[in-house]
Amino acid sequence: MDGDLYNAFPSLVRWLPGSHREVNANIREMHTFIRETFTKQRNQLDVSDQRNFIDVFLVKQKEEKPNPELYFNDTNLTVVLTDLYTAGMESTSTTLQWGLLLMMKYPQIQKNVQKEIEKVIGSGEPRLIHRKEMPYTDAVIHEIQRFGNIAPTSVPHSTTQDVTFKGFFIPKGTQVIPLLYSVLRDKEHFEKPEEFYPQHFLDSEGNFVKNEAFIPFSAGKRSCAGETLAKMELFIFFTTLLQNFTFQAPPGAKLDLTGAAGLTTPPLKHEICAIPRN
Ligand code: HEM
Repeated sequence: MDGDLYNAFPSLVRWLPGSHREVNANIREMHTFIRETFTKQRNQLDVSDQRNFIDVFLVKQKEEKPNPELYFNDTNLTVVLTDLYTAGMESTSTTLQWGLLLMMKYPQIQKNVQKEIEKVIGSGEPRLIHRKEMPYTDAVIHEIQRFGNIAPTSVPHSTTQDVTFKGFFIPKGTQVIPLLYSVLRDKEHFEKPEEFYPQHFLDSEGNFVKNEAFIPFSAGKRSCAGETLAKMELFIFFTTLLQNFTFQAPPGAKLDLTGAAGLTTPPLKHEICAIPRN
């Protein structure tokens, strides 16, 4: 693809902010950074001490010789790392931005989360094992993802064969854009779909309940490859932030919950006051 995201994914990036030229310049810059990073690692490669994904890939590349252009070539490494970087960084950080905005907007919910943190974690380091003892926080994080709706149109797919779905005939090769948004805001599954309402994921006794319409990571064989990692990151980052700070809007500031345009859907820009808790 050589840096031309528009040509590679025309439907995916048609609504990206910034001009065609700016977006491609950003992608080229990212590719340069990635190539510099793995070239440096290649020079230091120690097969018996593989430090990360890049090292494992480079070892496979060595093994693949004398046919180095088959799979484990530099172009594939660049593209895979670009995928992991964009899919993994932007999505999680955008979700956390929604989390902070929603905590500023609903200070009582923020207090409830902080109470649960105090009860279960105290001043220790938040760990994943705490999550099952923290149904309220878990429900709030799920609701941040549902309400934040950061990938409303997921990623375009296309049919590999003729399909009839709910009475509609979709010929082979048709591009399909799944609207996750329509499921995440489905009133059949969520009592107050347009509101931020953590009770969507709690029963009357405060236990966490799953909801089959919770699909921010999409569904099926090609759903998000990083779902487990993302859930882990969201829990650890969110609890650590709220353990250490209370988030407030500056006096007089209006908090707007409209989503902005982007590769994912971030909140609009807001100023945040992070008040240390101790
Ligand atoms: C809150 C965080 C995240 C959300 C909401 C999210 C959401 C999604 C969605 C909606 C898709 C498209 C699925 C489809 O094509 O049907 C996707 C794909 C993908 N995600 Fe995530 N993601 C998140 C975090 C991550 C992380 C942390 C990683 C890994 C570092 C990751 C790696 C991927 C990859 C590799 C794919 C492509 C999977 C494929 O095409 O088979 N994601 N993600």
